[in-house]
Amino acid sequence: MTASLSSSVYPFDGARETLLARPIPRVLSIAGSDPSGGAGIQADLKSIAALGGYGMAAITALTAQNTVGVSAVHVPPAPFLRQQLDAISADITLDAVKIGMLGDAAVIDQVRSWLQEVRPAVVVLDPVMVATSGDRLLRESAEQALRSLLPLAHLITPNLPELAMLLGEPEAEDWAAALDQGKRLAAEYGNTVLVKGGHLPGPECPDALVNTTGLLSRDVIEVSGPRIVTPNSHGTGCSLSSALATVQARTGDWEASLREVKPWLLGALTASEYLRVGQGNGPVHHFHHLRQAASPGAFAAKLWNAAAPELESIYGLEFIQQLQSGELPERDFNYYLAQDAIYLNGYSRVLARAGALAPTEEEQLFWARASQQCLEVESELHRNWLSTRPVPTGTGPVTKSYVDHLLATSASGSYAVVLAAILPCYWLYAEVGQQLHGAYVEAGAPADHSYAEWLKTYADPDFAAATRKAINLTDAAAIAASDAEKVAMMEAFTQSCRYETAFFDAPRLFV
Ligand SMILES: Nc1ncnc2c1ncn2[C@@H]1O[C@H](COP(=O)(O)OP(=O)(O)O)[C@@H](O)[C@H]1O
Ligand SMILES: Cc1ncc(COP(=O)(O)OP(=O)(O)O)c(N)n1
Repeated sequence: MTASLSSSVYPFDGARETLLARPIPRVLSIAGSDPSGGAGIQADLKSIAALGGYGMAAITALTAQNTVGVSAVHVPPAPFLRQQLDAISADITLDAVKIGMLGDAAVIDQVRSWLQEVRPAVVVLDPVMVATSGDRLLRESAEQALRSLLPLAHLITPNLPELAMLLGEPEAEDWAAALDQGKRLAAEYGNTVLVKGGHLPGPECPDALVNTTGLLSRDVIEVSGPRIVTPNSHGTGCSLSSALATVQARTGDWEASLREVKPWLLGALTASEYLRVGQGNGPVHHFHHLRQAASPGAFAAKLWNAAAPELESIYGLEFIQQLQSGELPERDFNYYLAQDAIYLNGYSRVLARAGALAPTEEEQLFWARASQQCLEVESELHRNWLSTRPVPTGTGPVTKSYVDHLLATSASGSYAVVLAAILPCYWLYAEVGQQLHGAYVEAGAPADHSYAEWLKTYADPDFAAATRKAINLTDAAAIAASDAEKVAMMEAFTQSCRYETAFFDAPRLFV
């Protein structure tokens, strides 16, 4: 009893797998290749992956095309396509199949006989005939053969010229006429038709699922959407049909699938401007929803925005202005140095903790070295700066709070959160140091400046390089972090930024 239970609860277990929803549907695209990557199998594979599926591709035809047009089409021998299809279906259970460009009647015949044998659970047919550029992707002589494929599809996704051609009628000129044609095509072949509004003018761009056999909750399910003003719509039909096949394999519900896919496609059209691919009708951005998370530097930029007001406050502090002009009372400077030495000791422990949590040996080494260098700077402070000055002993309240915050974060936070807490000490210090050193050099590096020796320490290129590395490591950790972790990172970072300001202001308050 125990043994059979434990084997049957595993979701991908043998015979039970067809009864359970597929979390990662296995989706085959039978389509032509677009080497520019915006349409055809390239768009299909991206769309399938973007919607969470595992994509496969059997290539029907090779096109030479870009965003401007199609310059050549090569259709390999149709029996070889059959070999591709047989190789896949002999080994892999297909949760959905999407069919796109077929090229000619011989290819269509092979696909039809394979479909009749394999009977995939979900078949979406995009009856590709002519590209938006006006170039033919299906021989005119193959149009009748294409009609013979329609009864084998569960969903047909023609654009308006294709819908008209399949019915042998003129193209619909408005949405009502398009829906009417969709109903007649669905009734003729007993399946569901997706009527698409892409080829009509106006501010709205609706799509509608049409089925007159009672398969849907209503004969026509319209999903509205705005028309995105963009020159980039290359491959929208391919992307939509393969995305629908993928989501349908997961949900088993056409309406739910269209409601999930339509906003994704709108996002892909909207974000297409970031791609800058080609000079004509460019591709859509299939992975727009991953853009923020995966884009290197994006989280660091957010952190920087959060730090900006704090940096402003630091530059406004009397301590910083007097340090820059050389008018800072010596007792304030001494207090600052003494607190810095205490702080560095605590900070070194937190850096060591980052090393302990680091996911790679390289990062471990970076933080371990940083921890050691921190102790070296601390002893340098004692040896060269503090030994000859009357300095107050004891930990000041700001130093105590800042170190407590860092230690608490390092005790309970993840690697990413610890890095976010550590970063302001690098980043703000490096920025302030650069500003102070720059102003000192601009003033002609006066040798009689009371803090000339100290200001020169700010020009250390190794510290600047270490700061850049710390920023990059924090940014990379954010890319891998969960949403909750990112929130915790931002909190830890902004808290440390506040302490950086308070640290520079502490001599004014506590001396
Ligand atoms: N400018 C646009 N704004 C919003 N959606 C669009 C736009 N152009 C096309 N679509 C959508 O892209 C999909 C493909 O539509 P369509 O252009 O009609 O087909 P095809 O790409 O096969 O010619 C549909 O979901 C349609 O609503
Ligand atoms: C190889 C290949 N297949 C299909 C198309 C047509 O793409 P589609 O998404 O229908 O629309 P447009 O890109 O023509 O707007 C293609 N161009 N190439």
